[in-house]
Amino acid sequence: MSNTIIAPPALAANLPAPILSTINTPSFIVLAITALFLYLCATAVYNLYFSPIAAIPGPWYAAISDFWLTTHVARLQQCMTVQALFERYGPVVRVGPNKVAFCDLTTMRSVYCVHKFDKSPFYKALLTNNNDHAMTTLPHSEHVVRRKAYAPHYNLSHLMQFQPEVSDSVIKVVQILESQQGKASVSCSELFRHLMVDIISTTVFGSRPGALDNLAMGIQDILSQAVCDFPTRGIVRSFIPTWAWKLVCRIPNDAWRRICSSDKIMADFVRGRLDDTAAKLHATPDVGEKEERIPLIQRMLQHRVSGSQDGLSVQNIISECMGHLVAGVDTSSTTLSYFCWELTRRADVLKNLQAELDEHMPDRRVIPDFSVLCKLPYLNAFIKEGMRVYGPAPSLLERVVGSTTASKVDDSFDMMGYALPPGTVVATQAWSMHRDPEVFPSPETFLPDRWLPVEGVEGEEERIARMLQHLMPFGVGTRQCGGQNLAQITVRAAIAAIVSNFEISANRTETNERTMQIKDAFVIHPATKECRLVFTPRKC
Ligand code: HEM
Repeated sequence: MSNTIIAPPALAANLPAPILSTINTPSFIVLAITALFLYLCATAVYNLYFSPIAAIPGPWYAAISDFWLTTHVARLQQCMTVQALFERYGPVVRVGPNKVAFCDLTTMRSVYCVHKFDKSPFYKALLTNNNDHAMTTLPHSEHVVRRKAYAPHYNLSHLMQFQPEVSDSVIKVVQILESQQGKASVSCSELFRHLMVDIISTTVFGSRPGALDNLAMGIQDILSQAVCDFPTRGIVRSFIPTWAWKLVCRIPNDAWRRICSSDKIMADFVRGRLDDTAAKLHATPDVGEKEERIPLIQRMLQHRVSGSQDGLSVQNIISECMGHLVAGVDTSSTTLSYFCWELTRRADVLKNLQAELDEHMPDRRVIPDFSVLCKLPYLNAFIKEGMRVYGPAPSLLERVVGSTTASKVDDSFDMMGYALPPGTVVATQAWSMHRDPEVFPSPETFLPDRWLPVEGVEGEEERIARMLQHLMPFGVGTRQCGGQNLAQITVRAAIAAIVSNFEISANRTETNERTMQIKDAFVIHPATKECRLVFTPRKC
């Protein structure tokens, strides 16, 4: 078979005879590979020596391509890898051709609070129902509109109205644990996920879907499963082109099909709640005006964009509510799992918590009001330390340097003496801010007492204030966690109830330092994605 390229007649007529005869398939491939190689070399040389951010310290292999960092993302080790770079190169590190990570308080405030740079396209992997919600809306100006619609729902005074239901759900958890009588281990990941689905649904939709009841009866809870599957779907979806996605979803495997349909299962569930709420509002149009507590979905249906009579679209309401389920369930349940795990290793901390709660929670079945819980010094110290070490979203929070908010001299943003041009991706990560040894001595040690002022020692207030400035488990600035008040209420109530009622231990063959090793996929999880612990009822 001849290797000669057959050129179209018109083109062939114009090509000189020697060229036609010399271009054959093998030499064309060599030519293409050479061109590609030269292009890659030229790009690498440009990134290393001529890029506007070439002066920023960092490993050369991170500067020439995103490939190196991506391998660590795939290994679920990005946080630790970036931390290692800070330890080696200092507080500003180039982690990609166009990406700079920093670990510095002043810069953190400048990026997230003062300049309020837009989010990077990374967040698009978290779209729900193929649509934006507050977390995935990249431009700051568009985000403001979305945030206005949901933020009042999470005001502490409004959330306090939901305390009875939060307590009810937490007591259900206590009953489920009690039914085991400390004889068998319990999957914390599963238990707390169901707890969070019930609690978030109560405040978002106005009713509990019964996730914990299903779990207690051994019935698979479809909504909890869908919330659990959603992140896996998001990761896979972001690697597969849109045209191929429908085909990939047809792969005949039950678990796989369940993962693919997690987005639709959640969207259908929310759609059902939306229709119910709309019908209720239609039947009694003035409902809500006199009510003290309004479910988020109703608030969003009644919301009017400022300066107009326009409401939010059905699609936006569905995506927003789904976004809150996705943002709140995994984060809070992972937090509770790691908190309980830590208590299996620290009998001293468990004893301190129990002593404090025994005093303020005389009836172990009645959870004190949040206003009481948030005044318990040791419980609060424990939760702060837990959020420092096990904050469930400790990853790079990426922003893009904008051209309008840059310094007056030129268009670049001054980051600790380095000029970053518009378009540069900048980020810090809670993982590193929480492990600065100058702010948190012995950062790897779990030490609730570091949050308690030592009486008679000078400078204690400043020391604790400095730690608080560095503590950012919920992010920072205008894009920080919208549901953090709900998370704070829930985590306090759950820890208070569990610690008052149970001793916690681990069967080391199934749960140990290796299985609980932290993996980060934006939200962290244990290496085995499982945290089985034993809860033995306390003696009176
Ligand atoms: C321990 C529990 C939680 C932690 C540590 C946490 C942490 C975070 C973080 C780090 C962000 C992203 C900030 C950024 O991208 O810059 C975020 C965003 C968000 N979280 Fe949470 N979260 C928790 C629980 C919740 C809960 C319970 C809800 C609601 C039910 C919630 C709703 C949201 C929303 C709506 C956003 C997007 C905020 C916006 O851009 O307007 N989160 N959260």
